[in-house]
This record gives sequence, structure tokens and C-alpha cells, in this order.
Amino acid sequence: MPNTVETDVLIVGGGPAGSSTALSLLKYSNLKVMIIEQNDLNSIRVGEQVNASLFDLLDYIGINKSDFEENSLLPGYSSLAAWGSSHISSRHSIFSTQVDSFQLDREHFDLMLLKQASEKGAIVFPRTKCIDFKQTDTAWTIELRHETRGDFTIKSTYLIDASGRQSHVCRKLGIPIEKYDDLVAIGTFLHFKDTKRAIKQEILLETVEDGWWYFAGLPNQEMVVSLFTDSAIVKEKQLQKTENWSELLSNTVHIKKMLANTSSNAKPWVRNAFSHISNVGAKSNFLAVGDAVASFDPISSMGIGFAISSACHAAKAIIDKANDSNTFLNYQENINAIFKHYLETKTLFYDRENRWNDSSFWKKRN
Ligand SMILES: Cc1cc2nc3c(=O)[nH]c(=O)nc-3n(C[C@H](O)[C@H](O)[C@H](O)COP(=O)(O)OP(=O)(O)OC[C@H]3O[C@@H](n4cnc5c(N)ncnc54)[C@H](O)[C@@H]3O)c2cc1C
Repeated sequence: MPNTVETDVLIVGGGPAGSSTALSLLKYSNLKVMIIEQNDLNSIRVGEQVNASLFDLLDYIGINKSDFEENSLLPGYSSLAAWGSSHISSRHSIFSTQVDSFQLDREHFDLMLLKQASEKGAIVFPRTKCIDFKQTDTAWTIELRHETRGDFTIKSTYLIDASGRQSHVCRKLGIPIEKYDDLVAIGTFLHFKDTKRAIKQEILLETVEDGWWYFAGLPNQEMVVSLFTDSAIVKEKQLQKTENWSELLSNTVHIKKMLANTSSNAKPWVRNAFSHISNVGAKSNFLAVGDAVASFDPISSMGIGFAISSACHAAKAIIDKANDSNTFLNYQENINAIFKHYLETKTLFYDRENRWNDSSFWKKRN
């Protein structure tokens, strides 16, 4: 590989937002697209519940249901929540008007999108890290490091941050970021001890003093159970230790019943789940997509859908820029409006729980 390569658009991050930006650009323009991904996509991916509207977005970027492997996409038949009282009710009546939900096999979904982007013309650099970004009037110069092949440079007209919640590129470029909370998820994957027993497509939420628990059956014969709480509570109660996390789990009323005859051999994983927004409007030839531009509390199940819709809008802003110099500012304004509406709706969700007014978790949200 030559030491310097050139492209029209460089996307940092090969998650759903990065791959969808590439697919959208490749479908609706002749622009040359490259994607940098720091991992080899073998790491555990979490977040799997999507609404049926996802398929319209996927259709727009050229992905069909037939592109999914068998059993990597399952309808969620039952979605329940004990939120606001210990009584279980249908989650749809509380949180959403969208009735049809699906559970994705996230590893397969992310890999499928990235593979499609590569097959349709994007050049993908896996296991590659960004070292430095510089911008002149005409182009970005990005210094990169591949795990085994060493250092190289990419020159690109446009740069896109699709690096997820850490907004890696935005932070490096000093883009203003507003963070709204310190929500984290701490969870594990489970399977039935009797491996022949079928997993039920069930989702259950249960609020507790320190946050809320989430249980879901997944497409790959697994289940996930996680506690959403604040990072300060994880630290104070040492919840990353299996025994402390399990003790909180054993105090639940409903979630613990879902775990009969299951086992997990892994220590709980911890993931950031905070809400934030990046304001990229003022930077020329630069955009952020997906979690990098705005991240949402997973209670909203908005993340994956937003990753793909923001990707479609970002691609359109780039394609239309030749005829309208305001497309990037309009893109950011649209993101700001979505985020404002999200914050209002989120407050309504959390206001439905009033049983723990002295708890630090609920005080911050009510
Ligand atoms: C616990 C939890 C549960 C969730 N549940 C749901 C749910 O049920 N439904 C839903 O819709 N959403 C859910 N989400 C949110 C959803 O997972 C995200 O919104 C979605 O993954 C965003 O996609 P993305 O491509 O923007 O970011 P990511 O999926 O985070 O992808 C970013 C990619 O960029 C790569 N990267 C990062 N930094 C660099 C770098 N410097 N250089 C190169 N590559 C880099 C990463 O390796 C990664 O592959 C959940 C999130 C969490 C934490």
C-alpha cells in the first residue's frame, strides 16, 4: 500500500452509522469512500432492539431483509415493564406507539452492513487507529496506524466522525460537546443450562432504587440482562464485581424469575450509555453521525435507527453541498431538533417512576 492515499470522504468508525453513511454515499453519488475501523469487529456488541421503521431506512441505503442471515433478526413478541409500580404492564402502552419491534444479532448486523459497504465500493481499513487530523483550505490530512502494516496517511475532502459515543474525532478537533448524564449499563449474556431449550422473544424492564433492569431474549440462543445506573453508583457499590451485581439482581421482583435455569460464565461488562450532543455545525467539511453526534438513553431504543437516519442525512448534506452551502448547518439544526424532542420525551418516561424520590439516580431524572 502506498504511504499516502486519497479519497473524497473518510469515515472514522465502522459501526452502523459509519457503514450506513458509506452505503448512502455509494448509492446516491460517485464519491470515493474510505472507512477506518479500530477493531476487527470481534468485540462484544450490545444494543439490539429496533422498531420496524428500520427496514425503510435500510431499504433507502440498499439493504433488504434477505441480506440478513437466518435467525439473526427476530420479532419481539412480548415487551413488558414494571415501571412506576411493581405491577407489570405492556411496555408499548408506556413508552412507544410503535408496536412492531425486532431483536437483532448485533455482531451479525454490524458486520453485514460493513461487508455490504465494502462490496459496494468502500475501502475499509480494519484494525486501524487515527493518530492525527489536520485541515487545510482544500483537504483533511489524517495520520493513521495499522496494527501490523504501520503508519500511513489519507487525504480526504470530507471527514466524518462515526466513532460512537466517545465522539473520538469531535473531541480531538475540540468540537463543543454537551453531556447530560452519566448513565452506564452493566450486564451479562446468559444461556439456558439445557441448551436445547428455546429462548422466548421476551423483553422485560423493571425499575429499582438505583436505576432499571433490562432483560431480553436474543436471536443467537442467548439472553441479556443488564442494570442501567449511574457510573457513580457502580463505583460506590463496586458493581463491576460479580457478587455485588448479582446481589442487586437477586433483589429484583420480576427480572430474577426470568433467569431460572440459566447460567453465565462471564464477569459483567460495563458500557457507557450517557446522553450527549456534539455541535459540529461550525467546522467546514466535517460532520458527525450516529452516537458520535448525539447519543440517547437506551430506554428510547433510538440508537440504531438514529445511527442510520443521521447517516442518510449526512450523506445527502455532502452530496447537495455543491448546490447549497447551508446543508451542513441544516444537518446540525435537524439533529438539535431531534435531540430537544428526545430530552422532553425522556423526562416524561422517567417522571412515571416516583417510588424512590430520595435515590440519587431518580432525583437526577425526575
Ligand atoms: C447497553 C446499551 C444498550 C443499547 N440498546 C439499544 C437498543 O436496544 N436499541 C437501539 O437502537 N440502540 C441501543 N443502544 C445504542 C446503540 O448501540 C448505538 O446507538 C449504536 O451502536 C450507534 O451506532 P454507531 O455506529 O454510531 O456507533 P458504534 O456502534 O459505537 O460504532 C462505532 C464504531 O467506531 C469504532 N471506533 C471508535 N473509535 C474509533 C477510532 N478512533 N478509530 C476507528 N474506529 C473507531 C468502534 O470500534 C465501532 O466499531 C444501546 C447502547 C448501549 C450502550
